Formats: sequence, structure tokens, C-alpha cells
Amino acid sequence: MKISFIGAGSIAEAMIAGLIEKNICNRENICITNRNNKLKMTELEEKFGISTTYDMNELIHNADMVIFAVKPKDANEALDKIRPYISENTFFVSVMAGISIEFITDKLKTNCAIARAMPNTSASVGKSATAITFNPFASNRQKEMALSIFSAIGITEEVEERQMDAITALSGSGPAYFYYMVEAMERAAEQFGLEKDTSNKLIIQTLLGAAEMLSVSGKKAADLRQEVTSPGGTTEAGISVLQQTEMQEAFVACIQAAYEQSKQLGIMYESKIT
Ligand SMILES: NC(=O)C1=CN([C@@H]2O[C@H](COP(=O)(O)OP(=O)(O)OC[C@H]3O[C@@H](n4cnc5c(N)ncnc54)[C@H](OP(=O)(O)O)[C@@H]3O)[C@@H](O)[C@H]2O)C=CC1
Ligand SMILES: O=C(O)[C@@H]1CCC=N1
Repeated sequence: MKISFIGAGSIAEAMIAGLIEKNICNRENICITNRNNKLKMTELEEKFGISTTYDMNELIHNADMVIFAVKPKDANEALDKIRPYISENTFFVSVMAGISIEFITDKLKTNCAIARAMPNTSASVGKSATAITFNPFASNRQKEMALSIFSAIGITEEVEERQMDAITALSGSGPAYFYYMVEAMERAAEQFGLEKDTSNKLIIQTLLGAAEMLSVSGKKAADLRQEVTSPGGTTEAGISVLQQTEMQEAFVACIQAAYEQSKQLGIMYESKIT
């Protein structure tokens, strides 16, 4: 199988790391390009043993899947660049936030198979939570291929395209919310004068353990929280501060803002169709 990437940033690199770890295809059959950052190309060649090229024909020709991973603001220019190399046989997989399949179809001017996917950077360790949707030109074989590739680097849910902005806000951006919370825990640990290595290990294991409990216990988050919260105890004292500061409301507003921004990215950059 040949998988090509257009865009060599955070998400492409996370996906490649995960795909290589799972031995999905020969390293040389993963090919990648970026706009002009040659240093990054060399770095990726050395790190992963994958192929790099600025020749769009080489990149797209015979690729079973072309994964499009540029920023929404660069979509117009990048789609213009690759249009001459796209045919009805191309399977185009966009991971861009906010940008619709309709926009991509209009830009590519070809009835090729298109998937819109939203993975996250935990793909790098095989733990992405990916949502995916397909246009009507995607064959069963192409759908199965995309599902198998994304499932190799995490879990995959097939969804309707109208759900993509919400999912982008929830699980696309999601890892960052947890990292942000960990940053706060690190600050607290530092203020207590705890040894950094020790506190980091404890924080990470706490996060992993809580995620595992949510995954396997079959209990709701609210019930698991109650189990930790002894009346008159430490957790109650801590959580009451989070309640006073309306932390849950802030979190909901955070995800709402990410959702609005995903919609806005579509409105902003799709209006520039040329
Ligand atoms: N980061 C994340 O967690 C996630 C990101 N996404 C989506 O993935 C996309 C990429 O995000 P991310 O990886 O963070 O972005 P980065 O900024 O890290 O990388 C963007 C890449 O696109 C390349 N690029 C820009 N213009 C062109 C062009 N005309 N032709 C070829 N390559 C080009 C850049 O090349 P150069 O460096 O040479 O300019 C760079 O390699 C976005 O649309 C984002 O919404 C989706 C899920 C998660
Ligand atoms: O922040 C962003 O726009 C991208 C999309 C989801 C995660 N990162």
C-alpha cells in the first residue's frame, strides 16, 4: 500500500509515527511533501526512513490514499497546486479542521473519492480518537482501507459530516485540554517543592489510571468522581474550589469556542474559492 501525505506538520508526523509502529506498510511506501521546508523533509527521512518529494506526480500517482494535512488557511493554494495530478482514481483524505468535502470537491474539480477525517496527535502512540466521513464516490474498498489505517493508530468512528465541527472541538483539540490541565498540576507540584521526576510520574499515572477506569469500569465519570470524594475529605475541598470558579462551565465554553472556530475556519477559507 502507498500512502502519501501533503503537509508535514504535527498531525502528519503523529500519524506516520503510529503507522510505522504498526507496520502498516513499507516505510518507503509512505511519501510526504510540504511547502518548502527542506530541513523538515530531511529530518523525516532520517527519523522514519520514509520517502519525500516535491514532485506532485510522483507523490500522487499510484498512491492508494492521499492524506491532505495542511492548515485550512493554506488549503486553497495547496489544492490548486495538486489539482492537475488528481484523477477519478485518487482517494483523497482531508484531516483539515472546518473545511468541507463540498469545498474540496469544488476545488479539485474531479469526482474522486474523498474522506474527511479528524484524528488527534495521540495517533503517534496508537491512541487517536478519529472520526471519519466519506463522499458517495468512496468505494467499499477505499472505505475499508481508510478505516483500517485510522484504526491501526487508534479508534475510528464513522460519522455524518455535519458532526465534524463538534468532534473537532471535542477530540481533535481534546488532547490539548488535558495537557493544559497537566500543566496546572505541574505548577501545583512545583509550588509544593515536589521533585519533578516523581511528581510527573504520579501525574501521568493518575491520568492513565483515570482514563482506564473510565474505559473499563462501565461507570459514569460523575460516579467515579464520587468514589474518590470522601465527605469532609481532601477531594471535596479541592473540587469545591473548581465549582466556585465554575470550572465545568469554563470547560464547556472552551469546547463551544473550539466548535465555533471550526465552523468559522470553513466560512473564512471556503469563501476564498477561486
Ligand atoms: N495538530 C493537530 O493536533 C491536528 C491537526 N489537524 C488538521 O491538520 C492540518 C495540519 O495541522 P498541523 O499538522 O497542526 O499543521 P502544521 O502547521 O504543523 O503543518 C502544516 C504543513 O502543511 C504544509 N503546507 C502548507 N502549505 C502547503 C502547500 N501549499 N503544499 C504542501 N504543503 C503545504 C506545511 O509546509 P511548510 O512547513 O513547508 O510550510 C506544513 O508541513 C490542519 O488543517 C489541522 O486542522 C487535524 C487533527 C489534529
Ligand atoms: O487546533 C486546530 O485547529 C487543529 C484541529 C484539531 C486540533 N488541532
